Amino acid sequence: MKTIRLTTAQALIKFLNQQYIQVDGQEIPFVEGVFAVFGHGNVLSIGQALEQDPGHLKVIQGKNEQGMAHAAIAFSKQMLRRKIYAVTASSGPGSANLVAAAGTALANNIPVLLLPADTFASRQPDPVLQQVEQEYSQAVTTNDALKAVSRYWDRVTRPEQLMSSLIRAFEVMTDPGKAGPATICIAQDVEGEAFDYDEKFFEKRVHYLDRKLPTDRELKGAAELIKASKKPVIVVGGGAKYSQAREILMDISERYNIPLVETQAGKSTVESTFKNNLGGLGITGTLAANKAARQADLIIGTGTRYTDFATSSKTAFNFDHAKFLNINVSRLQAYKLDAFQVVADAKITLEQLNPMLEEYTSEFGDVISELKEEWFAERDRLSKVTFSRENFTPEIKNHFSQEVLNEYADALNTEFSQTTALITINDTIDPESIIICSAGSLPGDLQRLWNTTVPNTYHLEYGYSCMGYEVSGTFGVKLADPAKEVYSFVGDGSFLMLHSEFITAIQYNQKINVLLFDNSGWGCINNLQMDHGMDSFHCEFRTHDNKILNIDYAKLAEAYGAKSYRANTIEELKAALEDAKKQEVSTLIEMKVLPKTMTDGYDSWWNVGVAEVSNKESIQKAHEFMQQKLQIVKQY
Ligand SMILES: Cc1ncc(C[n+]2csc(CCOP(=O)(O)OP(=O)(O)O)c2C)c(N)n1
Ligand SMILES: O=C1C[C@@H](O)[C@H](O)[C@@H](O)C1=O
Ligand SMILES: [Mg+2]
Repeated sequence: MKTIRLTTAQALIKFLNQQYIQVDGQEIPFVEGVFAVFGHGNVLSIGQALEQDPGHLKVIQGKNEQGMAHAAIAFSKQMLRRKIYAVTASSGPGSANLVAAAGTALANNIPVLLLPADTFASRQPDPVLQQVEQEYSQAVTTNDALKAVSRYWDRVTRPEQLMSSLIRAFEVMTDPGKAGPATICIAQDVEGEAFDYDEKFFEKRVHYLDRKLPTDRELKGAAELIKASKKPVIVVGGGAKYSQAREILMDISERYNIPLVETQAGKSTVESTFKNNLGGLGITGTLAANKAARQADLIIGTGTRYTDFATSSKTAFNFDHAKFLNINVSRLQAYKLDAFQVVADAKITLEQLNPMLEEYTSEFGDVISELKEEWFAERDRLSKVTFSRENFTPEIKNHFSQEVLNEYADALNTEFSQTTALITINDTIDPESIIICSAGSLPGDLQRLWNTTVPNTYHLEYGYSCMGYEVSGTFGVKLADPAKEVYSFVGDGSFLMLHSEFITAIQYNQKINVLLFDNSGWGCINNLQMDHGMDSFHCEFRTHDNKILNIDYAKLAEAYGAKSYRANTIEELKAALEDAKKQEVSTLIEMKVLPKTMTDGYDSWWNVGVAEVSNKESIQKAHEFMQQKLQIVKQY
């Protein structure tokens, strides 16, 4: 056996350089680079290894562990899970900062390699700086918190353990059915210890993303179900996007007159302009998609997890007569809603089903185009919302009095409505641009109103809906597709929570555009509480003496070195967008928008749990309403 003497960290970096992925005959390196926040836990080991010989790996200095991991996740998601960044963090708080990001990767099935340092295997200097000490066990460290949010988790306490640990991690990350975060925690002393590694370990490894084929039984069963249905609907989920099923989805939809409805992850697999694409499904869905889903007697779920947002908490469909056909590479997902299961790749399954449907045509007739037309008229109305100081009725009704709305208009010096701003952006920016979002009221507005004309230009993290992903994620998307303009759609709440990687983007000259919708508060949560009978309680951003907070975000962005704009009218916004496009530096456009001017629900319901007893009649009523809804939901 030929061996090579390396530290554990050097072996890790050498191995990462040799991982390749092969999809549809195309072979590419799987690991693009490493995001790093260095501390005492990793600088002298992984830092040293990268300094000595990074190979082809790019090294990017992050500003916050969660932020840089979000960027890595967004990179992988935009690359359709075919390339990753690794993320190295120092121990203790550095590891803890990774937890929210690991959850984001897990909920969205996105591969990312997390490498937090662990406490000393020798225990000689214990307790080391940042080591939490548990009375019941010395074996527990902050890194154990990552177990709950990792698809694969391991602790390396000897240099030779690294070999089996890495092989397992890459097996998990490159399996479409279970892709997610792989976390390898390496003891701080072990990272720098040397071992005589078998040279074979470092030979080029190719991970094959072969498309999983459906069985004859599955195909026959699926074809029979479709042919027996009158009004089938295809739910386009994230799995359909990763499988690149665009053409076959359009072909099947057109040939058999089957409407497409989209989840947040699936949106832009097929562009909105496709005639049978009815847009978003569920709580944040369009009236068109929700109406079609309710009429459907067969739901064909392609690569969907059926989250509560997609199913309107299991009220979106007529469960009394609708059947389900689930096409998914994950058995866990395929089993949902008592479906007929096809555990296989979406694209290949649809391609093989296509000729088996022969002369089939759904009974939707002209309904699809009628629904679409009706929705376009609604979208058009939302593009022209004009505020007035008297008798103004916002989209979210009966929450704020005219007096309070006027107070916002005065304090923020704006009359801009969120829907109008958003549609203006959609109509102005280059259709090739990629938009990124994850939390707040914007995901709902985007899923309903954003028209895509180019595939894979809509990037929503709505599995975890983690505030802070918006800006960091946009940086990751820019790394994945540097030639495109990328736009972060972010609320003031999310921006305040985390925008650390805005600075990293500026630092590395990776131009991103931040579109900041400032309504001075957690608007969607304020809507949620007031919709369910509460008063406005600690969701508006007000000072100790009840004044509306007015933050100059444009000035802040300027201080970071970005070009910034203030745009509170359609004309100002168009001008800012045009100018931002010409810039080489990152930009931020601050829009002050009025609260309650985001879109409302369209024929959907969200089970959020309401207090069973309360001293407010309005909450008692909300509880009663929830109880009525629970009579008609599917129970599981
Ligand atoms: C990390 C994290 N913490 C808390 C939440 C819960 N949450 C969801 S949206 C939201 C407020 C978002 O406010 P903002 O970004 O201003 O958007 P708006 O609703 O006002 O459009 C909160 C607190 C979350 N999604 N993520
Ligand atoms: O609690 C939430 C409410 C949703 O409206 C929002 O989009 C999401 O970010 C969230 O966490
Ligand atoms: Mg807000």
